[in-house]
Amino acid sequence: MKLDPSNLNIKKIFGVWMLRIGLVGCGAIATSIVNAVLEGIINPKVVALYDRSIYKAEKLGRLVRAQVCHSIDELVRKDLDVVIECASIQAVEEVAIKAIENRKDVIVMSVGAFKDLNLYQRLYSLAKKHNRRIYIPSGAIAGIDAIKAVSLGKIYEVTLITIKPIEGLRDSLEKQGFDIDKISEPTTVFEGSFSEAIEKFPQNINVSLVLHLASNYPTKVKIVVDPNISVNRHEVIVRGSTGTIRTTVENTPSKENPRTSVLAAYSVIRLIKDLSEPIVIGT
Ligand SMILES: NC(=O)C1=CN([C@@H]2O[C@H](COP(=O)(O)OP(=O)(O)OC[C@H]3O[C@@H](n4cnc5c(N)ncnc54)[C@H](O)[C@@H]3O)[C@@H](O)[C@H]2O)C=CC1
Ligand SMILES: O=C([O-])CC(=O)C(=O)O
Repeated sequence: MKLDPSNLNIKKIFGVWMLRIGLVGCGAIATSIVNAVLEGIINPKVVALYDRSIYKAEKLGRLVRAQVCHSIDELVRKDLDVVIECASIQAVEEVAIKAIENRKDVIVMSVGAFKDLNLYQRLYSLAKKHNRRIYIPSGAIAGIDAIKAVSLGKIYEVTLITIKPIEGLRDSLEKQGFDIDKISEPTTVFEGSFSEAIEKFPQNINVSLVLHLASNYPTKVKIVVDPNISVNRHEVIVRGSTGTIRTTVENTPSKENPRTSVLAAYSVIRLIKDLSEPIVIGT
């Protein structure tokens, strides 16, 4: 049987089938997406981008000859298949609602926004009503495929233990009044629920929401700052009726933003690739 690309989520541009994407937020993750396009790892057309810093949007836009927008409203009206939010928790509601109402799918990176379960429910209903999809990539952790499967059975425990270098947590620790100069050994700086974790570390622990949404179980979080490591380490432990899952990643931090792991950017790059593939591997 011949594959008909028009059945996939892509359109023909200059005779080639391409997914048309728009980026909101032009920081570390957006830069990795653009680099992946330039390197030929993925082949969507970056049609438009927006950042509250026009300088950042123009700098990234030049590389892929994308249209630089001056607002989210302007971006969602462009000829796009998918809007990718890679900005901040505060941006998610506006980006997702406006994108869906303009008949675009959405990829959300600032998953911490879904600590507000009302927002999650409202976006779920809106996407259903407009026959659109909201994608939440696995981000900087491993095992989400298996955890989604296990969640159909019974789950007894979901725990995330995150260990980051000082630079990976600096902003949040300073805001909470930690004396960073005095931290000379691994120090637990948080233990509690996923919702408290994202409240206190809004730019550092979006993965706890990914884990919570995938498992549908109240996720426990421990955050450790370790001045002697150079990786962002995330250990996931899930105990359920099918057995136990343990995954550990030791991620290289992004050069542009030490809070963010390179793997988080690769997970959305992989998702963009999968959206144009006739066969998708993994749950
Ligand atoms: N799901 C996951 O596993 C992960 C999620 N993240 C989250 O993904 C998002 C993007 O991460 P990075 O690219 O590393 O961040 P970044 O800080 O390098 O870049 C974010 C960009 O978005 C812009 N921005 C922020 N709020 C905005 C708004 N309301 N409207 C327009 N532009 C806005 C900023 O000016 C900045 O240029 C962050 O929210 C981050 O916390 C990061 C790592 C892992
Ligand atoms: O990239 C990471 O290691 C995790 C992260 O920042 C987040 O979940 O917000």
